[in-house]
Amino acid sequence: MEYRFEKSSRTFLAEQTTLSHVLRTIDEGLNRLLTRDRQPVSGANDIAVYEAVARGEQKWFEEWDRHRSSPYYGRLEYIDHDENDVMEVVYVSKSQRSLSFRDGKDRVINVIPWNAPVAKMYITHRSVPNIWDLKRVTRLVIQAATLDEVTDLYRDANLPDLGDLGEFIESKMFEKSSGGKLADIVATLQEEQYDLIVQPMRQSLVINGGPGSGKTEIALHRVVHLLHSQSLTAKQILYLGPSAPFLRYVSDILPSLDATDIVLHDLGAWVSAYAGLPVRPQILYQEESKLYDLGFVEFVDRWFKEYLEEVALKLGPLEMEFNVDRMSGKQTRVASLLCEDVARLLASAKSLSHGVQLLRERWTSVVETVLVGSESHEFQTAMSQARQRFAAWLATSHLPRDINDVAPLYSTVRKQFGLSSPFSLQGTWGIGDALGLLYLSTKIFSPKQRYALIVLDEAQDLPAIGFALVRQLLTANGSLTVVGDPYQHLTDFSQPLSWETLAQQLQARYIVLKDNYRSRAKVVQLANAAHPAGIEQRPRRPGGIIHPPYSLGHHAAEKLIHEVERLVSRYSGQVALIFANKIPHQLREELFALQPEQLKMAVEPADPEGYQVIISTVKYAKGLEFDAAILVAESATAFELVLGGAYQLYTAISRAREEVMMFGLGHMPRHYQTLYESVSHD
Ligand SMILES: Nc1ncnc2c1ncn2[C@@H]1O[C@H](COP(=O)(O)OP(=O)(O)OP(=O)(O)O)[C@@H](O)[C@H]1O
Repeated sequence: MEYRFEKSSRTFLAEQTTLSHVLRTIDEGLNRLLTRDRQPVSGANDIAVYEAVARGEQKWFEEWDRHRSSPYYGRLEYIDHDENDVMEVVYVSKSQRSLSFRDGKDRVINVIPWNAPVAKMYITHRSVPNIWDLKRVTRLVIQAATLDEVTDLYRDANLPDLGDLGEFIESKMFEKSSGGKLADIVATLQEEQYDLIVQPMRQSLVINGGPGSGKTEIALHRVVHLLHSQSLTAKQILYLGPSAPFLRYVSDILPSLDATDIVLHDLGAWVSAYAGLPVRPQILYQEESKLYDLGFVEFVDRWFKEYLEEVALKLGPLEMEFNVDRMSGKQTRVASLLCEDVARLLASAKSLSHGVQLLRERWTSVVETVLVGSESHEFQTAMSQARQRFAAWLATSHLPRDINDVAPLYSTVRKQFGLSSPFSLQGTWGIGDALGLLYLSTKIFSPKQRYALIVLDEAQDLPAIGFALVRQLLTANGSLTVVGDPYQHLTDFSQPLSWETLAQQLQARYIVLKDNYRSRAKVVQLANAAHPAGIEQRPRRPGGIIHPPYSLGHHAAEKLIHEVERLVSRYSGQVALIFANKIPHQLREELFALQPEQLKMAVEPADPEGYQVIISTVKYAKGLEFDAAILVAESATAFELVLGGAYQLYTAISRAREEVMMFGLGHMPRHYQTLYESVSHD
């Protein structure tokens, strides 16, 4: 139980005063950075201001100004054994910068970032033995720079009763006012989530979690934490998500937590831009599923090793004679790179182009040794001849110069692996093949850019070759955070990648998350029943509504619009109509013909925000959430136990926070019916 103070209580009034002190501190900080005539500083027009700007104060207070409407959300009271057992008070903020202010009694009080070690007590409600003895945890809701709520979440049993006005209330931690965009959750982070977010940079993570377990939230908060704690720049971070609408959906979180410059990439568009090729995200040929296996990566690695041996063989040894003038007279000396040297250097390199660089360096040093004692002008001429000779030798092997030259090599690898389907259709490559091509390219030419932190969100649809590529793109001490749910993969091959094996390959810690913070208990039960491997999630929100399935006949559009209107008026967030693979054209036309004027409805919009109703396929809805989901099986096989239908059904049900319905167009959805019956008999 939580204890909420009344607005007339002493505690509430005291916190109001504190807030005014904090706001004044921010305002004074900003004002100090204005010139005497209250203009923003420009150059050295005011020496005191100029110095403050130089110390970084301007940026500091400007960032605080962005948090002015809600400068903190929590308060901790604890005894600090590290500081002579004094009673400390700190306020916890979403800002990444701390702030000191003086309260009414002239005590210095700090506002600290949410990811500072002390702030963890706000989540755990536990003391840290021998260091911090926790006494009290308070939630403060501040909106538009006005205090709205003060609630004690924890009080040490030995604290005297405050005797202040207020009431005990039920905790409603995971409730939301409305849908539309994913928001930061720092104020309600759970310990398990927090611990993953603040893992040290060197610790790569593979997080396997069911729908609604907070994977995207963890991934984004980890970006913020590492960006600031490791002083990374936005350019050192690569975040890949499943689609452009998904990225829009999550895009508010980073700026709200002071990570403003980070660009989130949608995997398909990123691969397409990187490879310089149009790319299709879906699998067209059954065979392409082989690209998803770790076996393909191993095959490419073996193939590449043999390719390097072939290159070495083709190059052969390099020899050159030099006539060197010595005091003792002219001498003929031979510089040589032996076959074994060539093979060894190429095999030890990070890429073929790195190998060539090693060969060049070795050749230069061999020639320099041979030329020791020669006169300067003779040395220069000989070195230039040696360089030309090296270039001519290299040219005999016709090494690839750019990605276009890699494509025929990739085609050979693919054929040798046993794939005969075309890798491109009218110039558009399958994503598995585009990733394969890029992987091979990074083995031939080292990547142009490497990243210190790579985050893969909704990574279940990334082929194994994609993971291999991403590893190539990491800097030497780089870190990887992979999040996803192997059972939400939407490709129709039968077995998802083993994420445990994947974690071993990536030398990452493997974590399984079991809680669901999105959907109410009934919806979670239905999703558990639909889980293709029978894995059970723990619901964290009680209640929920699920309906039996219906078969829709002639008036399908009318019935659907009727349900949409009912759900829109019931919930404040969004409602989705989710089809398995295809939205039938005629039904779509009919839905829009019947669309009530005030209802904002769209089919797979680029930005889902701003619509009350989203009509989409499962693929589009991946990663998004809605208050209610109306599933529509467009054909007798849609959402059934064929061609990945079980995965689609599980993913679609899990989009709903509150309520789920299911309709079959002209048929009864059998699989859903079985699941519904199994859950409603429980
Ligand atoms: N600690 C938390 N406090 C409040 N809300 C939370 C918390 N953790 C997660 N949520 C909410 O639960 C929902 C699901 O979170 P998120 O989208 O990160 O899950 P996910 O594991 O990525 O789901 P999916 O696999 O379906 O994409 C979101 O609304 C998120 O804000």
